[in-house]
Amino acid sequence: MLRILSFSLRSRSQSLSHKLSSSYSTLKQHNKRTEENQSTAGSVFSRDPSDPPHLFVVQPRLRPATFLQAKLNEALCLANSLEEQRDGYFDSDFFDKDLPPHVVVQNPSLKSSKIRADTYFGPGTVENIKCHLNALESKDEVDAVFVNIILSGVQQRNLERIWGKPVLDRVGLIIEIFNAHAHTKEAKLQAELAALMYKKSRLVRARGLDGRNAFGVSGEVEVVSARGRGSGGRGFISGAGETELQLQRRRILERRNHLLSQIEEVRRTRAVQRAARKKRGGVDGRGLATVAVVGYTNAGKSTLISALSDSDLYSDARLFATLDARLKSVVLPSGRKVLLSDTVGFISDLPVQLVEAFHSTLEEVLEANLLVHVIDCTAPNRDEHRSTVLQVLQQIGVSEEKLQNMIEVWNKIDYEEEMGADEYMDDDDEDVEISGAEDCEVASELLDGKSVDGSDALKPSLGELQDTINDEQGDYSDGWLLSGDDSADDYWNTMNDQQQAETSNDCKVENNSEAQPQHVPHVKVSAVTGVGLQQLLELIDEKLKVQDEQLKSEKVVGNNFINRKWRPPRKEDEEVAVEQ
Ligand SMILES: Nc1nc2c(ncn2[C@@H]2O[C@H](COP(=O)(O)OP(=O)(O)OP(=O)(O)O)[C@@H](O)[C@H]2O)c(=O)[nH]1
Ligand SMILES: [Mg+2]
Repeated sequence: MLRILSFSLRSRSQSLSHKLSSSYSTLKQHNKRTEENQSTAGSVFSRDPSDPPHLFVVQPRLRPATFLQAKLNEALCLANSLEEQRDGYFDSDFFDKDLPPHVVVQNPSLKSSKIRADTYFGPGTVENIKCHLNALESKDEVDAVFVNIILSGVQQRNLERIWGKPVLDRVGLIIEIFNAHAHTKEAKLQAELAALMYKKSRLVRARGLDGRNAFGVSGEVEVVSARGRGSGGRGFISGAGETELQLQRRRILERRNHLLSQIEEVRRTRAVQRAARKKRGGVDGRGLATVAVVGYTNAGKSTLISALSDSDLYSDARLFATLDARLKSVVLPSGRKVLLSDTVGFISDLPVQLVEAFHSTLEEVLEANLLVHVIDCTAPNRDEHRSTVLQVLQQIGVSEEKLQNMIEVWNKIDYEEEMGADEYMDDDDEDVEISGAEDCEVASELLDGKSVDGSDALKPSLGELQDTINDEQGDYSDGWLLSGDDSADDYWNTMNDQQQAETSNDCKVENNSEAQPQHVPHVKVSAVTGVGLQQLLELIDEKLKVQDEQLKSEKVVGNNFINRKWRPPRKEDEEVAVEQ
């Protein structure tokens, strides 16, 4: 198991090729935010590409350990993906980056009754995190805290007050990443719309320290704008003005309407282009077929399309490297030319605001003749990735027929080959601990010598993390809070069972009477080495051919139906009917 995890990390670190300088040397204050970046994308961070925001990652504990490992990996990659581009490229190489400081804490959702409405975590966990932040504060190393769960607006605001830092939950961070990575007009519009909708859902009013209604990160007293005042009438009718909350809502709605109208324009242009493509491109009057390549973020979609079409789409180990739909043409083995469409990757708990905002991009998926679902076979939780993608596809309205016809591709097979397939597929429940972080001194004092683990004010590089995985480590959670409850295991086992049940419906299963049903890909490929690509092209060819034949036969049936024209019953017919 240790080997599997270290391999998984290594695979990721290898895949992130390039160079990055970023050494967390210069650290910014979160209050660098300006009016400008607030109004353009709702970001609380500096947009300086050479100085990306530094996040402290809080990962609630999960079971089994492999699942925790996968979620923590993802959280760390998300935190390191928040980086502004310069001319469509990042200043730094992703895997040269240090791991963000992080801690694994007690997960109150394992016992739903323990989730606190005000702070999500219990007071001990909140204090533990604060102590880690204090330790980092002396080094001025943290711009914001990323909590890898979904928080309510009130929880977020309260945690911000206690920790004295901006807090991003999973949805907030993903939206920040989209805003940072968007560089085409369309992507920028969509990302800003998502950010606005998220911001609107976060507008909360809280009580200030003096007991008065307060608003804003620092809890400033509610402001009243002049709007609504003196708008006619007398007494009450004249209006008491607009509260800060109402003012913010109104501004958001105004901006939203403006963005929606611009997005609608882009959408119309896309529809016209699509229609023209369909008419023009194909042979035998068939029109040019489009094959949409979909999948979890970082699965290798862009790399695969580049390899198939001999082009050079931007690919990167940062999550959400691609935000716009791109089309590349490829000639299939039969000589037929088709378009491959690259699009935005999915992720579990994909913010609904994003799905809605990115509808015009996702329309390429809806309109495609065929879907190719790319799965990173090195991901320990690839089944979860798989079901997430299926869920999003259903959510955006892809037909059941299209889902059934979808080609499932396992990518990055070069890792699997390197390691040995059997070993790789092995997935047991053995506990695996990652960094044996040094105890937070402050916490140890506060908690009277009880051990505090999780990591750490240290920031090992990904390579170092891989080494530490291989070491024997102590408990990885903030164990003094963890009651070692078995229900946690049961909870996640049930979750896993549910996920399996959900996903097994749609997938191709191996009919092995003894073994559990397993997902079997249609084809295994390596976008990097080129293994399996020819087979994939043949499969696409074959599926499109079958579709064409189906369409043809449907047309024939349709034509027959139309040819059988209605005519008024003749007299002879009526007589025959009466005699019978
Ligand atoms: N070793 C190996 N690495 C791969 C393979 N395919 C992709 N990668 C790497 O995986 C990382 C992600 O690849 P992308 O093509 O950007 O993935 P994507 O699915 O387009 O990701 P998003 O656009 O972020 O959704 C990159 O660092 C690639 O070099 C593969 O077959 N083998
Ligand atoms: Mg991509």
